[in-house]
Amino acid sequence: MAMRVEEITSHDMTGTQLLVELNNVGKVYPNGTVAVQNANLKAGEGEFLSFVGPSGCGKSTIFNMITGLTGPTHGQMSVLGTTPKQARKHNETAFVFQEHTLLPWTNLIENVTLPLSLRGVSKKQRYAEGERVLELVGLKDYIKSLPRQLSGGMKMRVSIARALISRPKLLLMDEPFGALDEITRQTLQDELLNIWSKEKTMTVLFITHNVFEAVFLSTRVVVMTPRPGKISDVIPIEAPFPRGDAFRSSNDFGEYVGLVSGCLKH
Ligand SMILES: Nc1ncnc2c1ncn2[C@@H]1O[C@H](COP(=O)(O)OP(=O)(O)OP(=O)(O)O)[C@@H](O)[C@H]1O
Repeated sequence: MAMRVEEITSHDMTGTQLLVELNNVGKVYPNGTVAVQNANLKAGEGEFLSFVGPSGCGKSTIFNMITGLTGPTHGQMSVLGTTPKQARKHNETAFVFQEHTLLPWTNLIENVTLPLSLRGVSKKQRYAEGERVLELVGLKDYIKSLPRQLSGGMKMRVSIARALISRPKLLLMDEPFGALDEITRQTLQDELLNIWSKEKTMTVLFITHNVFEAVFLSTRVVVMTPRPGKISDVIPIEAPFPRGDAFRSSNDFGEYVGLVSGCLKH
């Protein structure tokens, strides 16, 4: 397999719906910190993009701009054909953090359907959707359980289920598996790819410090430089899906990990 690093601005999106576009995007915080500089990126429908880079290089800042939580100070951004804020208002983007942020006093079905309760959706419809997403993450038998009765990996699955409840077109995940042990982490990687393949058109943007994880999950890996963060390389991972342990132990996998690690160092 020929491995390559892509020209960042030239990714061919012909025939795919463009979901996220960053044109020379920059972010300078009010205290003068230049967090992101001249970031250019296009993400299409159904892609899985992982972002890797040293701590403080602006990965979370890029995600916060894509979700409209903070605005860019330079350049233009478009998310689902509109502004990031509008896309969030239409419930087309969803976010999963490393911390599970579940309500401790209420059960799983209430936790995952919270976004629908806030929108006034009927209980019957909420529960039908809640069961759908809990089944997707393999927790249908735990509907009435409380978060404290679950392991760390299970809590993360609940967070993913809650993010999926609104059927988002764009799912952003900021180091979701960083606090998990290696075996649980690999299981959740497998499950996430399963969910992503079922949802078909959902695009996932994923931050990780783990190069192995980035290569395993992604259609492309986005490499960032130390602060001020720039997108230095984009590496297509051209291994077929579904992926599993055979890919993890393949020569191609090792070569991709080497390629991404090399880009991180230069
Ligand atoms: N609200 C803020 N005000 C000022 N500076 C900020 C703010 N948020 C982040 N920064 C700074 O911007 C830079 C980029 O931060 P960001 O959290 O985006 O990086 P990151 O790549 O996600 O880091 P990590 O991998 O450690 O999570 C850092 O130097 C950080 O200290």
